[in-house]
Amino acid sequence: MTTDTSPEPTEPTEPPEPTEDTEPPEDAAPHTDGRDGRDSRDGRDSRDRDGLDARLVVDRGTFRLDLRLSAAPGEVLALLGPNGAGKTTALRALAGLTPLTAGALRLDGTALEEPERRLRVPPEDRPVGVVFQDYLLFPHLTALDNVAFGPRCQGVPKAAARAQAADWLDRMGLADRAGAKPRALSGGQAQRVALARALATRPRLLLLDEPLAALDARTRLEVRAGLRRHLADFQAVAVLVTHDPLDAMVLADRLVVVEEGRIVQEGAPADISRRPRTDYIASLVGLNLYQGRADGHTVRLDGGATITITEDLTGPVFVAFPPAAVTLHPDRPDSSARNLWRLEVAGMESHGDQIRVDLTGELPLLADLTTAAVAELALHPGRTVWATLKATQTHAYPA
Ligand SMILES: Nc1ncnc2c1ncn2[C@@H]1O[C@H](COP(=O)(O)OP(=O)(O)OP(=O)(O)O)[C@@H](O)[C@H]1O
Repeated sequence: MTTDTSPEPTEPTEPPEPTEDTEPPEDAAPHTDGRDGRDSRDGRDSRDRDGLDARLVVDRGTFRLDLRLSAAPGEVLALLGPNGAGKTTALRALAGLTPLTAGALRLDGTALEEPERRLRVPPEDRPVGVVFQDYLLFPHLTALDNVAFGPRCQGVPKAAARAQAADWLDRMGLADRAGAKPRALSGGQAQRVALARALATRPRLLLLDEPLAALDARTRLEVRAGLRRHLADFQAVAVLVTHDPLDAMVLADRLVVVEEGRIVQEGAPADISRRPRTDYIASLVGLNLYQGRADGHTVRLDGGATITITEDLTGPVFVAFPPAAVTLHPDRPDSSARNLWRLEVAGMESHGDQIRVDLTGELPLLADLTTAAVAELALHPGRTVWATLKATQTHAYPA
């Protein structure tokens, strides 16, 4: 997701430009929570279910986002996708920072936006909390006042807002940092203050934009675990946007994979990693993925290669297998393996403590080898090798 979270000029602004005396107006409108606020009279329909129910259509030049998103209260969705897929646009549309071109956005049965009816609740009146990638804390306010800002904007008197903020900081394990200004906070602490600030408004929809991207690897591990706990306690819908499959798998109940503005796959993390349906997802979860036609235990790919599988299937299928399941041989092996292909090394790169070898030929594939195996095989780009794969290492499923 891009770091540009600034709204277009025509749109209402998210946290106001910090100034020395940033302070919400005393007469700030009370927040409507979508159940008993003024929105509920014109938007609520008893047939509607709680949670998020949206079709987000946004045109930006030649790009069109068109996603259907729904989630029950307590559910955490992760929007995952390559650069330019439309994740930021979707998050901004949910926050009300980018208007919908068409579709509808409903939260707990209340319509927040419906272009066809010219209905659009401004962002500041939506029960939505946002944690931005770079947190956007007010630099001149203490952690406590940053968190108290939201309740103050909702009309909570100063002392009560500060008491609520202190309570949130306490829950985040930051009671002793309440008086610190953002520049004195570590990355992990700033992330927790930003989360507390979003939660302090008691949102019915929590949006998190690459919540861990600004952190170094070690802090990330710690903060990821903390965030997971807070999201598990959160009773409303949370939507996070990330590039990082690990963040998505750890934090979300359901992944929504977006490519070119559309959902290409959604489901529980385990299902998606077991049954990827696009090359992007397969590479994300580290699998070789092919599409072909099955006839019993044989799958014939479009390019002519065949793969032997253990499942008994008929018709269009996907076949996936991990790079670590591939064995390479310098010469044609005297092997009983049905899956045997003559391939050429196209490239190699480190992958954790293994070397990932990119092979082209009859069945282009990735193979993970130890450094010792790469040395023993004297692998180098252009080298011809034979690859074997046991049928039991493949996983085939209907396309
Ligand atoms: N203000 C804009 N005007 C026109 N097109 C835009 C604008 N902002 C984004 N786009 C286009 O919309 C598409 C989706 O962009 P978006 O930032 O939502 O993707 P993303 O999935 O968040 O990508 P990344 O992970 O790189 O941030 C891209 O093709 C982008 O070029």
